[in-house]
Amino acid sequence: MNHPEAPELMEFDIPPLDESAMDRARERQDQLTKPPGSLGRLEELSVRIAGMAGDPTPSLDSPVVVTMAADHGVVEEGVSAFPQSVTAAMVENFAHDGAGVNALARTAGAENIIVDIGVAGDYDGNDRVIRKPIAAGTANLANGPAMSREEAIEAVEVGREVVADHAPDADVIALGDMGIGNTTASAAVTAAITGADPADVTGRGSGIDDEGLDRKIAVIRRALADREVDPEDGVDVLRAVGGFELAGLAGIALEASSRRIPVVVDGFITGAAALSAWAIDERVSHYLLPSHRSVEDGHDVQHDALGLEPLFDFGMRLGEGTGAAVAIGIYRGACTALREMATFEEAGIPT
Ligand SMILES: O=C(O)c1ccc[n+]([C@@H]2O[C@H](COP(=O)([O-])O)[C@@H](O)[C@H]2O)c1
Ligand SMILES: Cc1cc2nc[nH]c2cc1C
Repeated sequence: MNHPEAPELMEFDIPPLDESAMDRARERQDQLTKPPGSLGRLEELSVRIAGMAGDPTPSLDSPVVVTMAADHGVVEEGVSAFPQSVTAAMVENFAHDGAGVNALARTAGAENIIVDIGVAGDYDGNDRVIRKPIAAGTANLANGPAMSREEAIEAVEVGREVVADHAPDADVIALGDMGIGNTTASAAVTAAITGADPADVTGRGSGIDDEGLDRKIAVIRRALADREVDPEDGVDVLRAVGGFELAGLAGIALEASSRRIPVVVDGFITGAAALSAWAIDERVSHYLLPSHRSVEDGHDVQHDALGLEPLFDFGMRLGEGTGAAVAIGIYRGACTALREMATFEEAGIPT
């Protein structure tokens, strides 16, 4: 669908994977001191990262985890097990390095950037929080669009700016989210883009009971029935049923891809952000790397649509970028093996 009157997003210039870097990486894998293929999936992952980076021996020495936080008007419908005030409280926790993502980003040797793109509550914060709020939470998507098209575009642009201003030298960016109510928006976005039935992509989020889950599915069904949503226009989907952090994270994925920076997807919310980015520019999918398989129903549907296969299934459902932070270590290992292992010739091992 065309939006002749509507404002448009600036285009992203996303290059294809570098085939020659991938060929050279593959050749090197076959010369390293191991039976061919014996590092399993790590080998192909290293080759893929070589293609993204345009470097036959990439290193992941400068990882960044971006955790974007925002609130959701739809919490009025009783779709979360926790109150909205937890979003602001967790931003305060992030700012003081006390959250799961802080611990796991630290473990991965990654910088952890915290962005407020629309938190409704108050927090003190400190220099750690980048404040770029679009508004104090989205509108309630049960009653009308979550945001205007202008706001959706502005939020994607915030993602672009965060990469340009705060992570231009990153060699991998992991996506993370925080926002009470955001699994409702993410399920609605996933259903809108993939065409899946809302019941198949809606889960318990941070822990809602059976009654709440039924309410959540009904809210999403009604929102998608009431609203005209163009599934091929990611900005339109974000406007109708999205969230500010979803839009901002989509902008990060698109901008990182334009700069040949691999993007690690975390759980269900960043999966919805990745799907939105894909519906804005499908070339982003070349630069997406999976992490874990979230407990949340619908993560598989997102992975299938994006052609991703999760690396591990640890029963995680925290969000924040925690699974993606764990995955950084695996991706770094894949690259370090490719880069630093001796070849048969160097080691003098007969073949
Ligand atoms: O990453 C996931 O797959 C995931 C699954 C369930 C819940 N979460 C986190 O829990 C919050 C949203 O849950 P809810 O129930 O309020 O929609 C939000 O802050 C997410 O980061 C995250
Ligand atoms: C405590 C808490 C921490 C979180 N981190 C991400 N989502 C969250 C939801 C809750 C409720």
